[in-house]
Amino acid sequence: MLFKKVVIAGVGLIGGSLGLALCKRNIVPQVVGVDPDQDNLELAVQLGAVHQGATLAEALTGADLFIIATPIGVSLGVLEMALPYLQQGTIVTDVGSVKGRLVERAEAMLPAGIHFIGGHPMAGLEVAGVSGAREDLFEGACYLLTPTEKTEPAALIRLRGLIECLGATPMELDYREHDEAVAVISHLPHLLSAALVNTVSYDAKEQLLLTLAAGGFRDTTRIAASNPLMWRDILLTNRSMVLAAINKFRVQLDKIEQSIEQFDPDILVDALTRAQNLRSTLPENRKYRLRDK
Ligand SMILES: NC(=O)C1=CN([C@@H]2O[C@H](COP(=O)(O)OP(=O)(O)OC[C@H]3O[C@@H](n4cnc5c(N)ncnc54)[C@H](O)[C@@H]3O)[C@@H](O)[C@H]2O)C=CC1
Ligand SMILES: O=C(O)C(=O)Cc1ccc(O)cc1
Repeated sequence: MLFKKVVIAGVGLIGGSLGLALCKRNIVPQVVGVDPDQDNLELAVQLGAVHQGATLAEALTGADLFIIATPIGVSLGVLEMALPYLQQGTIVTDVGSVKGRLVERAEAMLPAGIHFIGGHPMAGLEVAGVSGAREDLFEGACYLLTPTEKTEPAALIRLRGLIECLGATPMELDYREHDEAVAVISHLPHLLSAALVNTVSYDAKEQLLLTLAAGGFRDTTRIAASNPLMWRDILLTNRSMVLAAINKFRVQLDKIEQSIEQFDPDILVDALTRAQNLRSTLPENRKYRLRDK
């Protein structure tokens, strides 16, 4: 048995999906949820996403793994509140979409013998709350971990083991590299998707345009249906990396714009062909994509 008692703070979509997998597959004998939203916590118990709900202080007694699955705006505060109740040997991880600030602060804050390892499952849905949680959400997904030179190797091995039990593939990345990479591959698509929908929403012919919308608009804007508050936190927390990603995107948009303006078919076809080639190599190994339910 990898862990005896797991505490999940924030039993929403991601915390609830982790809990469902841990409980329903008997990976961990005791899973306790902590969440200020009492209705959500009760539903989590009913759905079998946690064995019971408790306060942070009650829950952390005897816990050997603490997973912070709250909105990233509160994760540091939750860790601070948990600090007095964490026991020697406990592993602490999170699921937040941005790592830098939390990893640095957690490592500075935690005493020797309590191990923080940043985590980030690269799987999700556009719904919030435990009602949308799925036991198999992480199957086939890449699950990023951001250990540092301070990370205890044995703690990392145990956490990797748990992630493998979820059916996900653990992958290690430096936390700065993580924030730079997800700015391009996850955060940029979200803001572009929102900007594309807003291009239509600010058009006087909005209704006509929506009536005409076919697969292209639907495919490229699916993620605009996600939780705006979650994405506010992500985009503002990863601000410098997101701004750098927007600049990289602007270069590509400018190139395409110029080729159209200058009526240059070669440059235009070159840009479209390059994209077609890379897109066709994208591995189809993700079980869930947003809205595939
Ligand atoms: N939604 C997605 O597709 C993905 C989200 N993430 C990350 O997972 C984290 C959680 O996101 P979701 O599960 O989607 O959000 P969610 O809104 O479904 O769940 C968050 C839960 O945290 C609870 N919460 C709020 N403040 C709390 C506190 N102080 N203590 C304990 N619980 C608290 C809320 O009541 C809620 O139940 C975020 O940090 C996000 O960046 C990571 C991968 C994918
Ligand atoms: O945006 C994406 O790429 C998703 O498919 C869902 C998702 C949302 C937030 C994350 O931090 C990770 C994955």
